[in-house]
Formats: sequence, C-alpha cells, structure tokens
Amino acid sequence: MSDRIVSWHGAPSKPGYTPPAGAVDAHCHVFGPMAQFPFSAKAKYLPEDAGPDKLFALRDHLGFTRNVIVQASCHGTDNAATLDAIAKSQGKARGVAVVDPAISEADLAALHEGGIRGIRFNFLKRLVDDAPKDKFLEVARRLPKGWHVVIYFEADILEELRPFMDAIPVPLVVDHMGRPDVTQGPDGADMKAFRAFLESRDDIWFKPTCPDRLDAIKEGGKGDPWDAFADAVAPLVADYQDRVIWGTDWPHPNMQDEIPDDGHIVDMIPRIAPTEELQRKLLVTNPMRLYWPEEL
Ligand SMILES: O=C(O)c1cc(C(=O)O)oc(=O)c1
Repeated sequence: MSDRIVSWHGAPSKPGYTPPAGAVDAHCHVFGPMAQFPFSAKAKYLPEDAGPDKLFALRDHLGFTRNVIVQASCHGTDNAATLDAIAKSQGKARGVAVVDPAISEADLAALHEGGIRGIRFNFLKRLVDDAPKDKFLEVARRLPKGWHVVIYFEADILEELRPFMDAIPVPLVVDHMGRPDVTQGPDGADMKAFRAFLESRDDIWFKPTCPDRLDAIKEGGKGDPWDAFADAVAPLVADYQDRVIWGTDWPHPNMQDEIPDDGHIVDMIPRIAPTEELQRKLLVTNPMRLYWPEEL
C-alpha cells in the first residue's frame, strides 16, 4: 500500500453555530496510533494517526460534550483503538464495534463493558472485501441487551439489502442515510426509496451526515457550503425527528480531495434542523437514548 494519508483539516474553523449543552458527536472515528494499534492487513486505506487526543480536542473546539466512536474499516475487527479511546474519554465516549461474526458471548460482554453499544455492518465494496449476510444475521440475533446494528451501504443496493435488513431483530442505524444522491433533491428517487424503507419499521434510525461526501464536487454536487445536501436532507430530518443522530465523521476516512472544514460541517446543523427543538433531539435526546439510556 502507498503512503499514509491525511483526510482531516489541519486547522478547522470555529463554527458559528453553538450546539446545545450535552451535544453528542455520534459518528466519528479514531485511527491508531499505528505504533500501538496497527491497521488491519486488509485495510483499503492507510491513514496517518488520528487518536483520542486529537478527537477530544476537536470535540471541545466544536462545542460538543460526548462522542460515539464508530470502528473504522481500516482497523478491521480489532476494536482495540476504539476501546482505548473510549477508556480515555472519562465516560464521555461510547462506541460501535466491527466484529468477527463468530465472536463469543464473553467477548461481546467484554465489548459492552468497554462502552460498545452496537455493531457495524459495512457493505461498501471499496472498504471491505466481503459482507456475509447470513453470518451478520446470526450475530445480530445474539447481541447484548439494548444494542443496535449500524449499517453502511450505498443507495443502489438498498432494495437488494431489504430482506436482510428486515430480518435484523434490533434497531438499525443507517450511516449517512445510505448515501442518497442529494442532487436529485428532497423528492428524488433515492430519497423516496429511503423514506419507504424508514416507513417499513419504526426502529430504523439514520445519520443525516457527510455533506462533504454526498454533495462533493466529484459526486456531481457543488461542494461546500453543500446547498443540495441541506435542501434534500432538511425535510427528512423534520419528518423523522425522533430517529436521527448526527456526527462529524471526523477524521473523514478517505476524503483526500475535498477535505472538509469541521467548523463548516457543524454549521450545517441549523440548516438541516432549523429549530432548537429539532437540534436538541438530533444532538442530545436521540443519541442519549441509543448510547446512554441509563442517564435519561
Ligand atoms: O465513505 C467512507 O469512505 C467511509 C469510511 C469509513 C470507514 O472506513 O470506516 O467510515 C465512514 O463512515 C465512511
């Protein structure tokens, strides 16, 4: 593999928007540090270190209180870096793991003890070699109480994944809304299909995240300030306001060409959730329900 890549902004601006007290950045990652937590031999990208110190400094800079750290594909099924960051957070982080589907009950219990509250299934071919639905389903059926499944897929396989997702017996949280083409607008085919999916069950949650990926110039969008993203996503957040959680996606795995300014990413929040009530649900109440329910 080639050189290690830097996918995050070196000096993100201070956002104009101030998140409410207790706001959760519910989708972020850590990379390494590699010397302590080597990347997977199957990793599709090799990033520079982006460890807990950097993540927590960014959290404070952006005005957030807590993090949900989602295991990045470059760490495969070894969750040590994610668990280390959670352990260093002084109770201010929890996480989502990626596991070998054959994981034992004892190892799942240990992940729970370490602050994990869900597992992630990744269906992006550019990120993982295989995604065995039968094995995923088997492990989804024996998760610790209160856990959920986080799923990452692209809009063109939503229909194909329906029987699999319908069979998952715990809440589902869809990363980045399943990557709709936001340039089609709020009533475009991708948004319609995603809405139909949301209507099929009331325990499907989603993350209205990654304007930088979904409204990128290279994806046919216009880039920052991501107007097409705001237009397409705001109605979805309003209509499903009890099932949305939000995150920065820092350190923006793979974003090499159009690295976003995290201050600008935060300034998207009032554009997709214009009222204080919506912002409180998106940033506080909803993520607390999934990740710190005992505190509610
Ligand atoms: O679109 C991506 O490249 C991407 C990658 C990862 C990961 O490598 O885990 O996570 C994300 O949330 C998004």
